[in-house]
Amino acid sequence: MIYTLTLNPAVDYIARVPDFEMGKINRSEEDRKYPGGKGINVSRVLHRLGYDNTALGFVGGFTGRFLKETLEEENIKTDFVSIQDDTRLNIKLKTLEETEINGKSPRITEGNMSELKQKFELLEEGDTLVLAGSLPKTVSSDTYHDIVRSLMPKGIRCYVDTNGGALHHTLRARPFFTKPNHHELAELYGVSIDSLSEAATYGRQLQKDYRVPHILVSMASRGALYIGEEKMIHIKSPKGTLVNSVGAGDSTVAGFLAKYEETNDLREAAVYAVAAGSASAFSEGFCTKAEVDRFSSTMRGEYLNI
Ligand SMILES: Nc1ncnc2c1ncn2[C@@H]1O[C@H](COP(=O)(O)OP(=O)(O)OP(=O)(O)O)[C@@H](O)[C@H]1O
Ligand SMILES: O=P(O)(O)OC[C@@]1(O)O[C@H](CO)[C@@H](O)[C@@H]1O
Repeated sequence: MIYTLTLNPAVDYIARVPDFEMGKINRSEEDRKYPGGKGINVSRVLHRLGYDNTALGFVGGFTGRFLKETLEEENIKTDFVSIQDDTRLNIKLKTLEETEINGKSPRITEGNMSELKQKFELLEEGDTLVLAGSLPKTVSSDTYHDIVRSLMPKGIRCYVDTNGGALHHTLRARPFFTKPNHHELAELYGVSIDSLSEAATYGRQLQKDYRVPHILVSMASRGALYIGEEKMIHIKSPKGTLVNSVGAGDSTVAGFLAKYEETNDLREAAVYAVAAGSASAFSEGFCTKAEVDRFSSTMRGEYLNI
């Protein structure tokens, strides 16, 4: 069984305001509301790719109700812990560029956290848990680390996608897979990464330092670099027009997981990951399975010297 964990989900409010002017009343040409947060997006994309899964995390208030009901309408299973505060609202403003305001996280109490921990008792050997997104302010930065450390020895594969201090702490618990984008990888080492060869250098360093078996460094329009214990593969993005990059990275994680579950083949999984990320980046919402299959059938992935 596959589970996703979003400790800090959101309702994403996406507003298209092409002629946006700071300090003026602007009216959106088009706006949409989606259930959001990285693990929630992974759940939605996995479902589209044909993988049944259960979304875990904290939800509260009117935004939390919207989030849960929308997932249930899409036939995605949920097992959330209810909290007192409203789930945050994240604003994604589409002008000539994309600007984001991610809302302040709600308060998570110790009681909420112990209720969540009880849910992990349901996970069994062979299950997968995707831990994705930021941590709410009121939880310890070791939270993901502690979850990963308690589950991996039970044969539960943990996939992690987070950033900053939480990423560093979580990697110390040696999850099965992680997907930093090249900015997050650069931040981890206090450097800047502008080229594929720099991404390869620091991706390999990350593997040496944390011994995480599967690392996928995503690089937006430049695709992604897979770094495993024995191989390094560059997968170029297919060509297309960027429509909405929100959730492209989450689609990448879902794509890798879906294909790896099906084939156990790392190259195929890495190719499918990039196909899913790009298909989502080229869509208003998320990718469809048909698009991901079509893109991946034309892509290969080039082995690099490790
Ligand atoms: N402009 C683009 N053109 C083609 N593919 C893209 C583009 N932007 C993103 N992608 C696809 O999405 C994947 C993930 O993108 P990115 O590296 O920006 O991750 P991310 O920063 O985690 O994404 P986000 O936070 O926007 O969800 C890339 O590996 C690529 O496949
Ligand atoms: O604030 P976080 O948890 O880092 O990121 C949250 C978020 O920006 O990530 C998703 C896209 O990846 C969005 O659905 C959501 O709004």
